[in-house]
Amino acid sequence: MTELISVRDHLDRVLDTIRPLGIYEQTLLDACGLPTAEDVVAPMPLPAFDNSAMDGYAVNQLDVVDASPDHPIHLPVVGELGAGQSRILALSPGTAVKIMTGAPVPSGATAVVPYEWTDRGVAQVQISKAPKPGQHIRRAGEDIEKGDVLISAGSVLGPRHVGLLAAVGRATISARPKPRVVIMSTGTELRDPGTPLGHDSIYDSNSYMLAAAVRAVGGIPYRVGPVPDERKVFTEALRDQLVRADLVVTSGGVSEGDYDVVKESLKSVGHVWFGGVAMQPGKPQGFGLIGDERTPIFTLPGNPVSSYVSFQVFVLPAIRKLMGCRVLERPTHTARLTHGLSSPEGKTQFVRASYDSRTATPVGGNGSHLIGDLADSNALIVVPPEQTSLAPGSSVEVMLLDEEF
Ligand SMILES: Nc1nc2c(c(=O)[nH]1)N[C@H]1C(S)=C(S)[C@@H](COP(=O)(O)OP(=O)(O)OC[C@H]3O[C@@H](n4cnc5c(N)ncnc54)[C@H](O)[C@@H]3O)O[C@H]1N2
Ligand code: MOO
Repeated sequence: MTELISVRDHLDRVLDTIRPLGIYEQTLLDACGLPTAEDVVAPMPLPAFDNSAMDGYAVNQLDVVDASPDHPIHLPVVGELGAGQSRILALSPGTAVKIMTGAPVPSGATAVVPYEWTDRGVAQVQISKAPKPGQHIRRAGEDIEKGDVLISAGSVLGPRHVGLLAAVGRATISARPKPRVVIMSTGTELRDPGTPLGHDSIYDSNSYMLAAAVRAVGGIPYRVGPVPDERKVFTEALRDQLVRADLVVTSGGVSEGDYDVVKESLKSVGHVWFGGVAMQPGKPQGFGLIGDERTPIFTLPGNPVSSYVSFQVFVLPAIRKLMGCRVLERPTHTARLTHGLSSPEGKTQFVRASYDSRTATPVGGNGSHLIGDLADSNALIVVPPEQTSLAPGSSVEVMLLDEEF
């Protein structure tokens, strides 16, 4: 029997081989969800200028310091400023200027009196409450100062970062593109959902599941319909797909079966390692580089749970490396096991589980075909190779499958 390679060694080999994609300028919306490839420095302060936080009157605060309901103060209104208007640059003492939220505060104005504290007068305003010095003025640079580092290279851009970048006038940002991942299921028994099923065929669930998983981690999936176990058809389909692939993921055809064409076919296309990884599920694996562009390819086992677990353990870190993420592997968290479990010696076992409030409950059996149980799980308990049994209440490490990181 050939020796199994450890999960760590296989993953290290994968990550040593994968190179991040090239960097280019992208529009903010295209870059959302991607790590930035630059430190973003504020080119301007925010707010850019002192402006009003309220609709009301800009005043010199000293002119109205004694205002009260019993002793209101009256000031002439000498003008009006809406947002986007700066035609009044200075306020003379003893006067007021009507000002709207966001409008630039004229020099000499040291507070804004909201409409609610006034009679809303047009030519003259009656003020019955005194603002504190500076009240309702949003100061230039109080949020962001010019030169502040807004986002450091490697941080993943989310909607709030996109908002900040737009606020300081950035239209584009340098980032690596979303990796394009071609997903190919192999198996003569496979049919596309929505088409009739023979008594000996099954629906292709892997390509949909893997494509959805690619999308969930920020890649662009290109799902190829099921490819039969015929060497020529598989090789041609793969060649056709290579033009649009930063990464290829196949499922099926990598174990010992008489019709396992993936292994056989890839020998002529590039350099792909095939072998066993000491894990369950997901033992039969393949990884290498194919075609003129030396495109990385994963050949995942066909059993649906094996395929999915292999994606989480190997493909996801590879996609994140292509994207230029800082953290590549899905983090694990410590949880308390609600039920005991046993595990094969010498293999890392990934046990489907339901995780809630730091407790993990194994879900269903070990069979790699049990996709119903997989769908009921939101975590994988990672049992190391040397651990063969775990008692209820044990502390375990779990990957949370829907966690963003
Ligand atoms: N003699 C041996 N047989 C098997 C071994 C072994 O070591 N020696 N390993 C087993 C393990 S472990 C796994 S995992 C599977 C992997 O097999 P393949 O990658 O060659 O996959 P297939 O044989 O093509 O399919 C396995 C199973 O999964 C179903 N399948 C395949 N593709 C899909 C899909 N896209 N959607 C849904 N289901 C799919 C397929 O119908 C089979 O039932 O090999 C074991 N055998
Ligand atoms: O390794 Mo297979 O992936 O157990 O079912």
